[in-house]
Amino acid sequence: MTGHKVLLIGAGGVGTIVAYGIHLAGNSELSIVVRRDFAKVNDVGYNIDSIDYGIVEGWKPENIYPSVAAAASSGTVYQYVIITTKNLPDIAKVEELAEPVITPGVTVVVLIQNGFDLCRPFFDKYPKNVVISGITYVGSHNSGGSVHQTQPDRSFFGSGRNPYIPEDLQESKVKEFLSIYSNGRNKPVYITNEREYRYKKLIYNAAMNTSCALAGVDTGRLELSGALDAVAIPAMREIIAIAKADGINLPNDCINNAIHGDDGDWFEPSMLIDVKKGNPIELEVILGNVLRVAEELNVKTPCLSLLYGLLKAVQFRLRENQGHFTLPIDRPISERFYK
Ligand SMILES: NC(=O)C1=CN([C@@H]2O[C@H](COP(=O)(O)OP(=O)(O)OC[C@H]3O[C@@H](n4cnc5c(N)ncnc54)[C@H](OP(=O)(O)O)[C@@H]3O)[C@@H](O)[C@H]2O)C=CC1
Ligand SMILES: CC(C)(CO)C(=O)C(=O)O
Repeated sequence: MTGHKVLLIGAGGVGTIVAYGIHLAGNSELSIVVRRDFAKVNDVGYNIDSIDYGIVEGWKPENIYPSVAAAASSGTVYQYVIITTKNLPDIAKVEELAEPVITPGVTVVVLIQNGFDLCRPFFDKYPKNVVISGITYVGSHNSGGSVHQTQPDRSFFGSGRNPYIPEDLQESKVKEFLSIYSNGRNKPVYITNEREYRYKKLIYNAAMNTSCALAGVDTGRLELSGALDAVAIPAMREIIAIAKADGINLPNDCINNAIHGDDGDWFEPSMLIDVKKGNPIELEVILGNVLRVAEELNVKTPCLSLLYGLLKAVQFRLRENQGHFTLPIDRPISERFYK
C-alpha cells in the first residue's frame, strides 16, 4: 500500500475506530502504536463490533508498534500523526509523547480528544507544524483488542489556527485529512470554526461529565436527584457566558440539545467511567483550560470553579491510588494564616 504515511497513537475506543476508518478509505499507509495490548493485537488483530462497520474480525493495519519510540525508529517520516490518547497534561503531555514522530514543518498533527484549547501547547513546541482539531461524538470502547462502537462516528475537523502558518495552508491540510479519513460510511465534517464546536461540546463535557464524576451518578440520576438543575445547568450557562465573552454566540438550543442527547439512557459520561475505574480524569483539558480563558476574559464562573476545585481533590485521590506519589505518614503542618 502506498499513500499518505499516517501514524495513530492511542489505539483505544476512539483510536481503533478512527484507524479502521482510515484503513477502509484506502488512501494511506497506516501505522498504529498499541501499548498494553501490543502482543495480542500484533498476533490476532482487533475484533470490532461497530454500529458503522458491522462485525470485523482479526483486523490489523500495515504496521503495529509497541511504542512511539519504535514507530520513530522505523525511520518513516510521518505526514500525519493522529493522537487519540486521553489528554492528561497534569500527568503526561501529549506534545512531548509525540515528539519522536513529529518532523518539524512536515508532520500534520491531528488531535481527536475531548477538551478545549488543545492545540496551544503544540504551537509553542512546533511552530512550523499544522495542527488539526477533531471533535468527536462517537461512542466506542476497547477492551483488550475487542472494540465495541455503540454510537456512530460523528466527527468535526477544523484548523487549530497556528498563528505562525498561513491559514489557507492549514485549511488545505484539514481538507486533505478528510480525504484520508472519509470512507463513505463515517461522516467526518469539515469546519472552519473549531473553537465554537469545542465550546458546544464543553456544554456537555464541562458540566455533565464533571457533575456526574463528582456525584458518582449517571446523567439520569443527576436529573432525578435535582443536581442537574441545581449545578449542571448553571455550569452550562457559565460556558455560554465564557464563549460570549470570547466572541462566540452559542445557539439558543445548545443546553436543551446537550441534555436531551441522553434521553432514555442511564448514561455514564467518560469522566464518571474513569473515576469508577480508578483512572485519572481529563480535568485540565475539560475544565482547567476553559477556566483559564474565563479568567483572561473576566467572566465569573462560580459553579464551574467549584466543580474544578473539588475535582482536583478527586484527581489527587486517583493519582495517589495509582502510585503517582506517596504522602508522608504524618501530615505536614501548614504555617499558613487563614483570615
Ligand atoms: N470513547 C468515546 O466514546 C469517546 C472518547 N472521547 C475522547 O477521545 C479521547 C480518547 O478516548 P478513549 O478512546 O475513550 O480512550 P481509551 O482509554 O479507550 O484509549 C486511549 C488509548 O491511548 C493509549 N495510550 C495512552 N498513553 C499512551 C502512550 N504513552 N503510548 C501509547 N499509547 C498510549 C492507551 O493505551 P493503554 O491501553 O496501553 O493504556 C489506550 O489504548 C479522549 O480525549 C476522550 O475524552 C470523545 C468522545 C467519545
Ligand atoms: C458525551 C460523550 C459520550 C460524547 O461522545 C463524551 O464526550 C463523553 O462521555 O466524554
